[in-house]
Amino acid sequence: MEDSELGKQKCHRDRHSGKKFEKKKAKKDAQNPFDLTDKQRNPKAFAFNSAIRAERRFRRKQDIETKKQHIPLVDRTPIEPPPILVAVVGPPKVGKSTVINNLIKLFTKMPLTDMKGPVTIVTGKKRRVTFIECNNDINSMIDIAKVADLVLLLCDASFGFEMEVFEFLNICQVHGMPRIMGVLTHLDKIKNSKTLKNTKKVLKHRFWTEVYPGAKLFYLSGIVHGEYLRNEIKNLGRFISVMKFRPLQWRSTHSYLLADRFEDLTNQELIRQNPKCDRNISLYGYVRGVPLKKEGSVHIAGMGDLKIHDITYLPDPCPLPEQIKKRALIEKEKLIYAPFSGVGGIVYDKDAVYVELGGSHSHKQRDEDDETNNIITNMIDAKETLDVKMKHSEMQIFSGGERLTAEDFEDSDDDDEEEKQVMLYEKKSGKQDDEFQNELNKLRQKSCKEVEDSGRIRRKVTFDTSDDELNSKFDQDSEEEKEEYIELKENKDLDVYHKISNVLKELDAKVTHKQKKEDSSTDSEDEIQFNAAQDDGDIDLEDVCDENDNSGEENDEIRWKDNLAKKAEKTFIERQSSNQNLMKLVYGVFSSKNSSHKENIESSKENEEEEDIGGLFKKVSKEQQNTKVNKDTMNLTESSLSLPWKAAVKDWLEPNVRIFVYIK
Ligand SMILES: Nc1nc2c(ncn2[C@@H]2O[C@H](COP(=O)(O)OP(=O)(O)OP(=O)(O)O)[C@@H](O)[C@H]2O)c(=O)[nH]1
Repeated sequence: MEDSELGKQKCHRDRHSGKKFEKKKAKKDAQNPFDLTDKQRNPKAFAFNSAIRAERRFRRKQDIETKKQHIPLVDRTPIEPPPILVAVVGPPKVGKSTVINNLIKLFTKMPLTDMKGPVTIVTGKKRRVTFIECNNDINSMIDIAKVADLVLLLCDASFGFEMEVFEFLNICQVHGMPRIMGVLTHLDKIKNSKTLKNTKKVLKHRFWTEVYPGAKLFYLSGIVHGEYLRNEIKNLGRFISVMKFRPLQWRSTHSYLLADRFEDLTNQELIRQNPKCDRNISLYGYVRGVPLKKEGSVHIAGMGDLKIHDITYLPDPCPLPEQIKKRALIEKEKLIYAPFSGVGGIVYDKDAVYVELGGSHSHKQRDEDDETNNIITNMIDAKETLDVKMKHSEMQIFSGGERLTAEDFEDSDDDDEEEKQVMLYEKKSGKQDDEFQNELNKLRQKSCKEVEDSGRIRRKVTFDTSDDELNSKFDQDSEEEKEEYIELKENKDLDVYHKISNVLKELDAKVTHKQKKEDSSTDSEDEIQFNAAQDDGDIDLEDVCDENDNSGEENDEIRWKDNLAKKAEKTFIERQSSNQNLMKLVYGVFSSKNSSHKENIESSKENEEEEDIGGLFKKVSKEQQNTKVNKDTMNLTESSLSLPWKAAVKDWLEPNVRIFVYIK
């Protein structure tokens, strides 16, 4: 009782004025060191130490910021934007329908059993998404590339990238690149965890090379009861529902729409008379880009340019929820609109249109006088279709005359002729395209490998990835991963070894042939030495080769690796010695023995005759040299009283010497 009374008491209200309030405020304002952040408490620790590094950091920050900046674009998207177009592209049987179905089930909690055409769903308070599966022909790819905002590029990881993926990417480059996300499926087919890891890595790098580095790639690791793992699909769905899109220039300046439903308005009588008559059709869809003008003509893919007769605004078949402040969508708001698949009011079939009446309760509320209800009742009551009725109806022009049925008018030659004409035209155009097709096939053969898989020819794309490229890929990977890669590549080593040994053999054959020739022409000791050095090398190489030849192929890999270091050392020394010989060949000296011999010859020649230098100048003769020495001694005696060593004592009485003591 007391508690309840206490509970009813008004809670204490904080003061907003007065002495006490002032006091409290002052206390609050005084900085409490424990309330401060680290940076506030110790600002020096966060100040930069190096001005250069700070400048670099600032530059880098600015660079990143400017990279993000784009030319400003006018955002023309209306307040309630049209659904985002998500195209699911990939080779056949890769899992496109499964992915779309799973995503639809994630957002709407309602699986779509028979999916046809585009499916629009509300994924959030401000976002609707239209999913469309792309067929595996070039025309569909071109059409889809024109309108898709986001592309889910599916790839069977157990097989690798197929040609369809790259064809689509090339088409996108022409039409304006939409956002692209890769999805790897069939990962459960790869049983070995190492191979799985490696495959993921290789495919990721290839995807980054083709799209852009860092492009998002999802892994759908397995399928359980026809559905991918819930968590993985949830992640994918979340990415799609929050992704931002940059408007493409062409699209933001033109209006375009993806028809999610169409109706043939042509008079049925005209079609009956001429099945190939001009038709009036109405197309339904969300207009994207700028507003569509009635006066202009539109281009329908595969049809050509056509005039617009009329444009009308219809209520949104899949509206966004009303703006109420709440976090998530309620079940009622998770709408789905897929007219071709039979969801969302109207169902289309080949020969009929079904109208959804809103469940069993709708019949009770029916108003008898309502015109639309009358039509529906008549339609429900009708036992036969119009065609069947027409078939069975008979017509009699004169009483008692023959009764005419619809079958009597059915056969007409005109249709056959038209069909023939079409056939001829098709044949002609086929011939014209033959050459082009051949060229295309040749090109395709170069870059892709055709593999037959479960009755279907799959075009697997092969890449000429060089070792450098692959190595660079693993630059940032751990050593362990590198080892894995090396393990994979080890098998290649044997081939390389065989190639090298073959080349060496050929070289040996050439060298020995040359040697024989030289042997016959000259018998000099030096050349014999040179050949001997080469022969030694030959023997060793042959030994290696013989070893290889004699042993079985299985043991090759192990044997050739034996004593690798020794062999390398030996070959290095041989190479060095042969190099020396070559150098000596250039300078004309092959060994110390030979060099001394040559020196002797030279000295003897010097004694015998004057040496020619360069053909133009001659060395000074001995006589001249002697006179020069004499002159020098003379000079010395003149310049000083001291006599040079070796010089003879002069006899002052001699007439020659007397000249020097002559006084004027
Ligand atoms: N094991 C395994 N099977 C998968 C995976 N993804 C799809 N499948 C199976 O592959 C088959 C083909 O899947 P679909 O979704 O019809 O493929 P699709 O690309 O729509 O095929 P098309 O419309 O013919 O081009 C189905 O039986 C799926 O169950 C996967 O990741 N692992």
